[in-house]
Amino acid sequence: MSQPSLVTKDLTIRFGGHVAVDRVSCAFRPGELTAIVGPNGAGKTTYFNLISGQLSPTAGRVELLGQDITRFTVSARTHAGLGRAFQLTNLFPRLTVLENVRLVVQARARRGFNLFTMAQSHRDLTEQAAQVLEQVRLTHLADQTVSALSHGDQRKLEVAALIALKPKVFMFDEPTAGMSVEEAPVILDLIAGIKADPEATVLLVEHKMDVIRSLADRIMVLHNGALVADGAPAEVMASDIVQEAYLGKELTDV
Ligand SMILES: Nc1ncnc2c1ncn2[C@@H]1O[C@H](COP(=O)(O)OP(=O)(O)OP(=O)(O)O)[C@@H](O)[C@H]1O
Repeated sequence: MSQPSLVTKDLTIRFGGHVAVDRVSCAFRPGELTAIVGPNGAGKTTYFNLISGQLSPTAGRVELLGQDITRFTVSARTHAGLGRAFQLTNLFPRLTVLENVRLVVQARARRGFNLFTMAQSHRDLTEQAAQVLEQVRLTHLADQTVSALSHGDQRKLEVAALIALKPKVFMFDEPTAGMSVEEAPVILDLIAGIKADPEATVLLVEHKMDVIRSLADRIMVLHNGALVADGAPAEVMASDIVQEAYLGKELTDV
């Protein structure tokens, strides 16, 4: 079995007297897509926020590629190889689709504006950004400003930005939320494409059962902030604790 790329150890956060994430220890490996499920309020998004750095834990730690990143800022975590798709917040609405992706490629390449190489670099970066747009089938919208895109295309662009970032660990929080029946499969195909890379570790918070069935190699279940089940999808979904936690209601069959 490969070395874990991401590890949480006894990760805990309290808000006042409420323990939102309760000593969650888990290891995530390359080539594996883990769906994180649980009833509303179980702590899934809070667990994600602790991993990506939006929140600091009360106790416990987060390790990325063997390095303790518990006290890293969000951007230091991104630089270290953690990529989280956000709902629209990391796109520049007045820039074009291509410009948005090029900015990510540029940030990754960390290229300065050396006068001698600028023209060449610019061409390289644009070329790389165009390749990513082709991958997510957004080439025809390359020159559109982001604010003019449909909701579904903006979500696709977020995935494009994440692919351009080339992280080791990809995090998706309900990636098809608010998307139409026609749009959702495109995003799921893109995630399936990312998952096909044996070096990519993918974490997915998801409620929709069909999405979990089609993508997850493994399911971890949070309930009242604690990890109550973790394993192969069939085994986890059949377990008593999951049946009880959900009362058959929360995972939506669509
Ligand atoms: N900043 C905060 N301050 C106080 N309580 C919070 C804060 N963030 C989350 N919580 C609480 O922590 C618990 C876990 O919330 P969280 O949003 O992580 O659940 P979730 O599993 O993602 O739920 P959902 O499926 O509804 O998105 C909830 O009881 C929530 O009210």
